[in-house]
Amino acid sequence: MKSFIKWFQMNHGFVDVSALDIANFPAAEGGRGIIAIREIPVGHTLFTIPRLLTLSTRTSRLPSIFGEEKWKKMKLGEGWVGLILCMMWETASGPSSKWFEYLATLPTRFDTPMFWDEHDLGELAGTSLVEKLGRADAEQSYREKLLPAIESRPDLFPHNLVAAYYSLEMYHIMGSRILSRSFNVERWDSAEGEDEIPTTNSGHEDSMDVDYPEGGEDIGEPRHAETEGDGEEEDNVEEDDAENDPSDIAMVPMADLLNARYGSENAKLYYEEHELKMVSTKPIETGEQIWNTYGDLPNSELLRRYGHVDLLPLPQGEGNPGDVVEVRADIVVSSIARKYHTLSSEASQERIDWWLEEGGDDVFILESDLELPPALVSLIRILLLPGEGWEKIKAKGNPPKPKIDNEVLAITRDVITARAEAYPTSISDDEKLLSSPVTENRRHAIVVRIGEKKILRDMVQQIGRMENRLKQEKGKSKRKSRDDTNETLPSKKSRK
Ligand SMILES: C[S@@+](CC[C@H](N)C(=O)[O-])C[C@H]1O[C@@H](n2cnc3c(N)ncnc32)[C@H](O)[C@@H]1O
Repeated sequence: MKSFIKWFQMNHGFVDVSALDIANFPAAEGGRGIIAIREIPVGHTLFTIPRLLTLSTRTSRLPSIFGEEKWKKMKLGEGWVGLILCMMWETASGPSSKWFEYLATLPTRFDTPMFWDEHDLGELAGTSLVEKLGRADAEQSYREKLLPAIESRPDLFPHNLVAAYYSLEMYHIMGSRILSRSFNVERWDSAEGEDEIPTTNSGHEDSMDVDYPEGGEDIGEPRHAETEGDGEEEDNVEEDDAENDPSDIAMVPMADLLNARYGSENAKLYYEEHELKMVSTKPIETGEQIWNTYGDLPNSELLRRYGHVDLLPLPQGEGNPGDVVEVRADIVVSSIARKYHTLSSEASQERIDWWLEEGGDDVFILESDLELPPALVSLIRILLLPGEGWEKIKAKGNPPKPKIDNEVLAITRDVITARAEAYPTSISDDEKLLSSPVTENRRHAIVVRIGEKKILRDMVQQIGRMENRLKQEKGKSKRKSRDDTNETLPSKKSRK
């Protein structure tokens, strides 16, 4: 890493070498990361990166050499494919690339499920992770956008370099580097930014957060901009353009050396006109790791994007408090159909179509706070409405209020039970597996699915508690109305 630091400093990057160093932590703490070598107060600038040293389609020379018009025409300005091509070209350029020393520090091997074999992927059955890998979309982007671009300019991408630098495997590697390390670096907007420039800790909150958009080429949310931009979310790209400009996705040398852990963030990236600043947001002790966390994600997302999971001590064992379970609306529809047989499939389809047109969700997120998502309750109520009630709701154009009653709770329990059946193993099976020697991929998959199943289990218990509460409230209001009636009797008597 010495030549990297030298390169960084020579290119006008600043790093406070009196306060921090690059160090190797245990794998569970992220492996290579940055350590405090003395006490660091809040608001201390740890390092700054000139904007010109970030690597993006804005800073690489490739788009202008290729021709901006042609770049657009060949759809290289959509999703992550353009940045992937820039990274490939810069790598193939060797020492003549401005980022040669930086590129040499980037990983070539990933533990993310994108690289798992079928057997390991099978361990994720039941989780929503598999559908989000977007491998097929990524490969389509490679074939339909990247390869034609390369073939159109053999002067820039010589045939003899294709196998080494422009292969599908390299495409996935570059995509995964973007997914796990990129940041969203918007153009400088002086009006918005001036006040926020940090001597302390104000500033853009969304530092380091990018993402392989669901499945790929989306532009999502970098700290790690979700990318592999391989195309998965291409369909949304136009819609998202106003907010998510692919040229904002940038590799940020030095900042991407910071590891992440749930609830541990002690440094944040702030954006200034000419540079980005990593600033401490908490006092940091000597020997402590400097963390820049990606928004306390659930383990499924940590695994998909970064290849690791977070386990913290919780009241009932270990887990990630940010875990979630996704429940698709079709489970709600089929659970109701199984229970009541009242709506024909056309009638229920009509209601679903209306719900979606009104902007309703087709996936509901259950979290560890065990709240019933109001949208889930509304959808259940829509599907339970008698014909007349449905016509009224349609005419009003508003979904019903998310009022929870016994019927809603009973259906929610069915929905959760049906959702839990998607996992081939039980929590106790998984706990047994975890106490035996398993491969790292398998361990990660088990941790993800156990976390999700515990939310479902706890949710069923929560429904039981809610049912009891409703019963008690009903009992109370019955007693109250009896008491009220009794109270009125004497007056009646007195009238006599
Ligand atoms: C932004 S990079 C951080 C630097 C990285 N460790 C390196 O050596 O270049 C993010 C990657 O670091 C690893 N990582 C970060 N936080 C971690 C954690 N809490 N546990 C395990 N791995 C972690 C993951 O491989 C992730 O994809």
